[in-house]
Amino acid sequence: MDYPGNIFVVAAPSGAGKSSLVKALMELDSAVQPSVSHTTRSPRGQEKHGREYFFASPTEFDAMIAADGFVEWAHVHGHRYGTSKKAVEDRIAQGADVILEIDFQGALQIRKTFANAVMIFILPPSWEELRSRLERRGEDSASVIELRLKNAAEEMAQAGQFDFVIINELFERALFDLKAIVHAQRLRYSAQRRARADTFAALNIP
Ligand SMILES: Nc1ncnc2c1ncn2[C@@H]1O[C@H](COP(=O)(O)OP(=O)(O)OP(=O)(O)O)[C@@H](O)[C@H]1O
Ligand SMILES: Nc1nc2c(ncn2[C@@H]2O[C@H](COP(=O)(O)O)[C@@H](O)[C@H]2O)c(=O)[nH]1
Repeated sequence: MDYPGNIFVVAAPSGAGKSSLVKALMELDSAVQPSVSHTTRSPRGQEKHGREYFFASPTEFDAMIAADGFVEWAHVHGHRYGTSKKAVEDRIAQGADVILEIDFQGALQIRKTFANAVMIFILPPSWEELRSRLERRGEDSASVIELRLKNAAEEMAQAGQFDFVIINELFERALFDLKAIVHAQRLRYSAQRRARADTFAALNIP
């Protein structure tokens, strides 16, 4: 199905900086809307229900799966996370650009459903820096940080399946790259629409 809005999928190992980059992008570009995921993990720090996540019990999450309410979902770092089908489809149907911050398993599910989704993978500049960002963020226990670093190796091995890879070393540079990808997709999309309109006009199709 061809929708008027774009889907941008941003995946990365935990701590690489995807939430920071996506937040900064949205501050600069109000046409990009976030997708708020559901998760069975508990809120941390200042997180608010409906802002960072919809925090769901395992039973509520099961009910959403049973109702076919997710466009993708996955087990990540010992919890479940998923993207609401309705929230994404309604918005792209209305012409909005939606950005999803999800793990690689979910990203690959999105690509199966939305072949035109733009897939972006964020890498940290080094293992040492990834560890130190998780530690500096100060929101996870030492054991959670170890689990996330352990999972990062498998996650980073998937980067080749994505359309774009951004190395988030200098934040402003990585943000520039992300903005450029979003801009390029919009240009490509409007060129495709123009070409289709020209073909329809040439063939006299209303
Ligand atoms: N380029 C950068 N240089 C230094 N620190 C950074 C950079 N980008 C992000 N950070 C910091 O690294 C930490 C992790 O970033 P962030 O929370 O955005 O990661 P994430 O990939 O969204 O992680 P998660 O998947 O666990 O939500 C934050 O404290 C953030 O401020
Ligand atoms: N497949 C999905 N993965 C998701 C979704 N939302 C977040 N995530 C991934 O979870 C990790 C951990 O997030 P945290 O908030 O606990 O640090 C994150 O790195 C994402 O990759 C989702 O809807 N689907």
